[in-house]
Amino acid sequence: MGDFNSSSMEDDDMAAPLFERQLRKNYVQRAVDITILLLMISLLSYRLVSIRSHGGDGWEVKTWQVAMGCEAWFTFVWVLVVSTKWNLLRYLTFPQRLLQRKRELPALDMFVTTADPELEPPIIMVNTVLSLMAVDYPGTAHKLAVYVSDDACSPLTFFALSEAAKFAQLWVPFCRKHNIQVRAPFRYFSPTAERPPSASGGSKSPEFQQEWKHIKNEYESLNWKIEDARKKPVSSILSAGEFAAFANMDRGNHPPIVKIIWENKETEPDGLPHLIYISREKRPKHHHHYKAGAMNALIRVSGVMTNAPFMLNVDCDMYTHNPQIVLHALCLLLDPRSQNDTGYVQCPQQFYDGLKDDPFGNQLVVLQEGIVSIQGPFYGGTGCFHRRRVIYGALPKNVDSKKKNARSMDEISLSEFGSSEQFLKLVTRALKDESGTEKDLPSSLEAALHVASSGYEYGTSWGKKIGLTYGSTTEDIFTGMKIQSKGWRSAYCSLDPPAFLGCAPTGGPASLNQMKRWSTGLLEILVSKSNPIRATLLGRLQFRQCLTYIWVLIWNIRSIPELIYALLPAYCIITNSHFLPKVHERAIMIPASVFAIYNIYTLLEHFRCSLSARAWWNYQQMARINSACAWLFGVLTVLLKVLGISDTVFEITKKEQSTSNDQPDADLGRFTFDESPIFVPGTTLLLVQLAALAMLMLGIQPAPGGANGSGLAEVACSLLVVLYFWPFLRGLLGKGKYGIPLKTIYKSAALSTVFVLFCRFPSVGLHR
Ligand SMILES: O=c1ccn([C@@H]2O[C@H](COP(=O)(O)OP(=O)(O)O[C@H]3O[C@H](CO)[C@@H](O)[C@H](O)[C@H]3O)[C@@H](O)[C@H]2O)c(=O)[nH]1
Ligand SMILES: [Mn+2]
Repeated sequence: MGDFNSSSMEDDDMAAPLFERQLRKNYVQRAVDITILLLMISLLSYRLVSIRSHGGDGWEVKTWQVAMGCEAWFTFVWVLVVSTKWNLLRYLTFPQRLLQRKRELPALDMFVTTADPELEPPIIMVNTVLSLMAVDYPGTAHKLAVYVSDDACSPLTFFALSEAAKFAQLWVPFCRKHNIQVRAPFRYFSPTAERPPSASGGSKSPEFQQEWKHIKNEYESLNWKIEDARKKPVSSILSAGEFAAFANMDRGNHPPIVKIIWENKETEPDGLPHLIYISREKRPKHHHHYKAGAMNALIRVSGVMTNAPFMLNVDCDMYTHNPQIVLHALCLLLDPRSQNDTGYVQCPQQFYDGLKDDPFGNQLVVLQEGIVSIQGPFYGGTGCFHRRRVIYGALPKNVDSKKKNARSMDEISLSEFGSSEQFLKLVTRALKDESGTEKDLPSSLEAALHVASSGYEYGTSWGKKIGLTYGSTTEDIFTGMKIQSKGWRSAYCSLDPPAFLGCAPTGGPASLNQMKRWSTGLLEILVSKSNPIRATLLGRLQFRQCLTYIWVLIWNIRSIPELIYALLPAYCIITNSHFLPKVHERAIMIPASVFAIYNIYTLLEHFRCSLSARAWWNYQQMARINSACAWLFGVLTVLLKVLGISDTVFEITKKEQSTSNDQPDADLGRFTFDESPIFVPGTTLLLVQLAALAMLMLGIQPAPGGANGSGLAEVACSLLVVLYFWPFLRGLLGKGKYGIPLKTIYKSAALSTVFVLFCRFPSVGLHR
């Protein structure tokens, strides 16, 4: 099998570079960021200086202090933001230059993870697989392999893949011949696409049209077969031989299954990539570590079967939208400058059929812009190319090995990889950056089953020093941080058309649950032994990269000051006190201008990413809703874990082929609710504001303590909170899934009554 190693490096050094880094000019942004920071510091100073004069009596001092505490936290977070966004970097890649070099392209193993055929319909996964099998890899497609990990051990998934492999025999040559751009058939044949779309070059020859129709029919029949198989008993969809492997299988308790669905036996350069199905062993007594565990099984199985030096991993819904992606990513990995520098290449997470103006604020366009520069982007779990030896724990060469502690953290012995001799041999090769195996696929099956067994990791360093790291539901960020703490950088590959497109959750429950899982996982990293602070002190994580990690890892802690800050205006109205300067005082200009500048600036940021003002507003709303609901629950979940009461779980997000057509258009982006307690904090917050505003209008506020009653500023803030939680206000009146369930409303009403009583009757609370 072909080898790729870095021997002819000298020729390369002379050649034109495969990529360029471009710093983007962002002086205006920096100036605005610093201005906001200075204003926030002045606000804190003002609070400190005026604490006595504004204090009135004891309790008012407390309000002032509480506000100051929250603002101090926001200022701290802002420092992290400024540092993160200080430099903005762009990468340009030149795949043509890569192809002009007369060297062979390296092998690549591509991983797809799926875990539930109900939440992740097999047809979506199949499309991802087909798009991967059809990527452009001129003359070298036999060095590609696609591995699918199925954590559900579902015969339906296996059946769907077997059928897809047959369809691929038509689909892949068709895409290559006509240079089709969209290589996931469900997108290519979608009702909104051009019909029949022209081949590139615009040819709509009768011959092409005929072929197009034929392939479309075949795809429809594939679709139908998979749909039909859903309704049938397992024994009728699989042949007797195949069925045996899946008969009476319990998804949480079964032996490993590895099946070669398609093998490119002739090693035809323009043949189809290998396609391999894996369902790793699961036993109740062994924790399976969710996606991280699945990935580690994939890494080992591919390690014995094909042992490619590079690996790509995608979620089952993330199809490749740009057939040139592998070439672009390899530019970033193969350039002589990156061999000992770039550990992985991450593509942005982008989504198909995004709803207009991003009503759930989860397309994350603006967020991803900023995190690229210092030591490189985070590993985002999908759309990421890894170097195998880096995942095996290798250090960049020439790394500063003076750090004593770092050295002990770095050392890995071969025995830590487990007990499979065949695998260990190949690990040694991979660590030397050599690739390939001596055996063909079928003869490596036995070893593959061995490394896919649930007990394999017992007593090894998998999940700790090797492979994806366990212990966080955001295993991706955790693993990327570990790689960077060895001194590796990462690179960002943002293409047009986008490299990968996936499915963003829609609706309130799915969006909030995803946010909750992310924020839980992030905080889990912070409280773990391998947190970024340690990685900076003992390892090689750069200081500013550490700040960037801390910024995201403490996301959900902000829910607490934010919640308190959002309660303050209501509290002040109810008690007729104040937490902001009076409107006639000059000092009001400080918070007012922070607010104005921040909002204008984020609005312009959205415009720069070609997003609408509406999208900006939706994002602001969702940021507040996420914070009050999802992040707050994230903090609680981690708290329960730290106290040893319950462990965190990875709840899978439901994937849809496209935004469903069964609801009327007007309701497409409308916020939805379910019975989950996650909606209680948001509803309570809203009810509290409404109660406060009602008391104001009815004129039943108490007399102010001193001359410092609540004023316009408090009322404006309270109204603002109501605007941010507008989707909840609609939810109070809405019906069905658009309405907040009565149970949630009762709970929230009870909580807000307690809050109002606490404010009004000081003896109940700490008041005076
Ligand atoms: O036990 C499990 C659970 C999940 N998955 C797979 O993990 C992927 C991501 O799950 P999803 O429900 O789509 O989560 P998202 O929040 O959309 O995923 C983002 O965030 C995750 C971390 O929280 C990362 O793992 C993902 O790569 C990243 O795309 C999917 O392919 C699943 O099939 C498994 O293989 N086994
Ligand atoms: Mn997903």
